[in-house]
Amino acid sequence: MPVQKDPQPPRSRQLINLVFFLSTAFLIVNLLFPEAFGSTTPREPYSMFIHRVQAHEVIKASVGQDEIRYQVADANGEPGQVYETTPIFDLQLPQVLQDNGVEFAAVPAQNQWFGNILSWVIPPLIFVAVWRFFLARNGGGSQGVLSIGKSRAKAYVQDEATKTTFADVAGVEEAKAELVEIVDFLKTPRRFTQLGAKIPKGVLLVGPPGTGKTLLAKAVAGEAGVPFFSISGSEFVEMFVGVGSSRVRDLFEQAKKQAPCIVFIDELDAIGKSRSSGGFYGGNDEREQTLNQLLTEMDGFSAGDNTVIVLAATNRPETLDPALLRPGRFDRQVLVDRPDVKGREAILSIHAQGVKLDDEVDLKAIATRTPGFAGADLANLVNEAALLAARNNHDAVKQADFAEAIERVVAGLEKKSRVLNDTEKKIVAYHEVGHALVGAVMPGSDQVAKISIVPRGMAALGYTLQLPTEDRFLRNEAELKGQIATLLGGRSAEEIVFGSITTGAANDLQRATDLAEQMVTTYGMSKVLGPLAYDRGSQPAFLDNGMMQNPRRAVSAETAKEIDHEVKELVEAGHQRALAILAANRDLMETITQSLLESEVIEGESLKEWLSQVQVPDEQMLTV
Ligand SMILES: Nc1ncnc2c1ncn2[C@@H]1O[C@H](COP(=O)(O)OP(=O)(O)OP(=O)(O)O)[C@@H](O)[C@H]1O
Ligand SMILES: [Zn+2]
Repeated sequence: MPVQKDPQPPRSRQLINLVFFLSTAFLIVNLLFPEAFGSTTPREPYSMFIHRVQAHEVIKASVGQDEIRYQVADANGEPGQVYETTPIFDLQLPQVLQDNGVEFAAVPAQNQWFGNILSWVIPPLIFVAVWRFFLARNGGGSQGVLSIGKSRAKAYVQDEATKTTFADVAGVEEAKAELVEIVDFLKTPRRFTQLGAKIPKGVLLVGPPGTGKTLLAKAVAGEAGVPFFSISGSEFVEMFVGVGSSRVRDLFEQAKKQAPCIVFIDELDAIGKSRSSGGFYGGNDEREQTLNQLLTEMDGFSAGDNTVIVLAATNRPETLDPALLRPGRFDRQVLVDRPDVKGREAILSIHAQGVKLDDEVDLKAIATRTPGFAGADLANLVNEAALLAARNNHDAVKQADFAEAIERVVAGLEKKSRVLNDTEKKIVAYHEVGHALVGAVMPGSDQVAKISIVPRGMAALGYTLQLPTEDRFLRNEAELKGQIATLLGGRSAEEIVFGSITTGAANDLQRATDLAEQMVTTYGMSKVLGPLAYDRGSQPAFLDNGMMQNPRRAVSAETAKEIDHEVKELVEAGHQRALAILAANRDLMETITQSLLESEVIEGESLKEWLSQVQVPDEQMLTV
């Protein structure tokens, strides 16, 4: 962690000054004009006051226009408690007071008036002060309390930034490889601009929490030797209107002055949520303004000698406003995934550098036992182990300390995401290999690029990099059928290997069924039902413009039955194809699964090589 240096005047001291000044002023005013703040004198009803007067309890009274203060005698007849009451228009009052021996005087109106003014002016002043205080805490006010909305983006001084390099990040080799290019852009922009190439402005780092997105961004700045500004999207969420956008403006102003540099926006989804998902109440205006400002800034700066590259992190790319992903904005996405077993070992050894390890410690064995751990979990693990070693009075961290630490961290993680046991891991491995084998030969399945059994907490992460390409919009019937078979490949593998099936295939089945239903009711691909569009009992949908969607052809009970039958046929046919392909490649499935269980991830050339060996039992299967 680079020590961050705040180049701005110490904001906290100004705040303390402000608070001190205000409380002193408050005290003085309160002493001089107690009534300014609605004093703490107990109040009584007017009737009680008159009652006390008549009972000769009241010694003195000061009668004002809006208030009567009076002192009553205590048990010994000495002057005691003071009370207040609100007067009633009563011309007899002086007479009554006099008759009952009360010493009384009228309060000069001016004094009252001044007090009133103060009691009107002071509270709003205090309110404003408190408001500013919170603003400043939210990160405003870098140059004195009046500059609301200054960015809290921290500038990392150059030589401190360089402390973080790619060597500090492990297990995310592909992400690093893509970011090396960004480092080149920052170091020698000329080389690219001379040739007319446009330097990317925004890169989106997508991945689960704790996988090192922030660390990677810092490493890019460090490798390029440029300043690093960072800000978190969540800071904008509960802000006063207008502050978020002015903060974004200010951030980019600062960044441009220090260009070339990196601006890092963590939790981009907090500001970049899709504007259409705002809900009935129009969502969050402030967030929208902030998002618009961000878009404006990104469109505004031209990539040239003063390159500002914006890196942003999110673990929910699917929620982002599409405007953010357009060319010239975050048009590059880099996946920062949970590390595989080799990556985990590398991360462990980075973090183990800081602790004293016993010679017996086997980091590889620890890596094997920690599937699903993200970089941050592994860093945490090393620290836990060191703490346990200290508690157990070991002079170095032992393997047993790690074993105990793993249990603790896993217990914590299990609450957050799934960690698979060995049996589950085996089932998942066969299941995934099943998808891959069927997908490898089916028309219309996307090329299988990676099989992974590294558990993921977030179900949707897999589709992050699949930005739709033109050719995916149109599929023919054979391709759709191929997709259904591929979706069923996982479940079919489980059937063949274990003879039973698990709940893990539920999502696959849902998708396969949906696809089959669409083929029948929407695409008119069923011979029985013909090229008609059917609508099965769904509620009439309202379009964005408030118009009701054209109702589809209503479906009779009989037709509904036919549709069900057709859908079932399609899915079952896919199921049989998947079973046939897997049965014909039983040995290959075994080999790949064993290798997958060992390495957790198979991709690239070795995957291609394996999948090219898949046998098709009957060529006709591919064209039906
Ligand atoms: N790939 C990695 N290599 C080495 N250390 C890592 C890695 N990933 C995470 N760490 C450790 O975990 C810490 C937290 O990671 P970091 O904040 O970069 O994760 P993140 O992906 O930005 O998480 P979040 O999405 O929660 O912001 C890092 O400071 C580092 O110590
Ligand atoms: Zn599946």
